[in-house]
Amino acid sequence: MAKETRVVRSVRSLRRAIEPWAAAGERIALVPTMGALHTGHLALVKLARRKADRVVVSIFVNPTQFAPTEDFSKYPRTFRQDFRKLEAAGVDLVYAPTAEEMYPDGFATRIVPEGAALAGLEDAFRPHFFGGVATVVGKLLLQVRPDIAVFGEKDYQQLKVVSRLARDLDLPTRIIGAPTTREADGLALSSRNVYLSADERARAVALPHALVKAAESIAAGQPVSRALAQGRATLSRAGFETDYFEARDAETLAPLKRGQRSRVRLLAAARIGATRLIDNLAVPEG
Ligand SMILES: Nc1ncnc2c1ncn2[C@@H]1O[C@H](COP(=O)(O)OP(=O)(O)OP(=O)(O)O)[C@@H](O)[C@H]1O
Ligand SMILES: CC(C)(CO)[C@@H](O)C(=O)[O-]
Ligand code: BAL
Repeated sequence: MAKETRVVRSVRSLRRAIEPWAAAGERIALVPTMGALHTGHLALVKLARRKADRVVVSIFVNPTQFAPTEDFSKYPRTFRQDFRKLEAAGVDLVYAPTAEEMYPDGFATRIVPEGAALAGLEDAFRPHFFGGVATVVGKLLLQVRPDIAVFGEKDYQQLKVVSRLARDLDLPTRIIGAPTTREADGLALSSRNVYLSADERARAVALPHALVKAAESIAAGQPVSRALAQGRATLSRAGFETDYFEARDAETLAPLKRGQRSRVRLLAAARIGATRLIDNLAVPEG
């Protein structure tokens, strides 16, 4: 018989559901999400299932990582469909806390990440973002106390910030990165892709194309600055406003050292119409 997928909405019922698993020595995986689930999220779930006995998926559109000008209120909320997908994927528990459960009256403590969080990139354009992410992910990891937690490489800087957070706060959870799932034409799956009009969706493919082209040029020995300038020009021709299109050290996210050709990661964020997309790619090494 297929096992049941349960939904809990409070820390108390979460703990009650998880305790027997932990007591039986079962390995628990957490996949944090904001819902509006797509195949990219389900790939994270699949990876979690391979590595653990029990999989918990959290769904929480976290208000503290959105600036007042951003899309918190219009962010897609599709709980019914999400639940069905997670049930079909064999998830044990869906943790969908309310905002009051996560941030009760009097809530007054935040985790303030440094390191990768201060590397510019997303932080330069969304200065509120990593503080909100670190605080909510810290809470989720302490609430679920999973053995592993899976995050997507699509949000590469976020993956670095979360890995550092778990190490710095001595959390017993191993953070695992999962490769980016893409559409057939290369566009990274993202919940925000639903905002794109048909015309914008057709032009959005310029983002992965510009990254692939720049990565190939750098691997072939072209100066990094020229490859990046060509990438930005490609985006501009497709009608994107580029926030950043940069090459960084893949581990630390520090700017590249002079002549650095190994451990290079390209990271980009660009706006097409009202939609902001991010993506990144490793530069292949010879
Ligand atoms: N295409 C993808 N491939 C791999 N992981 C992904 C992909 N899209 C999202 N994820 C990961 O899923 C987790 C939850 O992300 P989230 O719910 O914000 O979805 P999203 O599609 O990134 O949404 P958004 O459009 O808000 O950025 C994060 O760890 C994120 O990196
Ligand atoms: C990690 C996360 C679930 C925290 O709200 C969110 O930033 C996301 O979905 O990537
Ligand atoms: N996928 C990261 C969450 C956000 O952009 O708000």
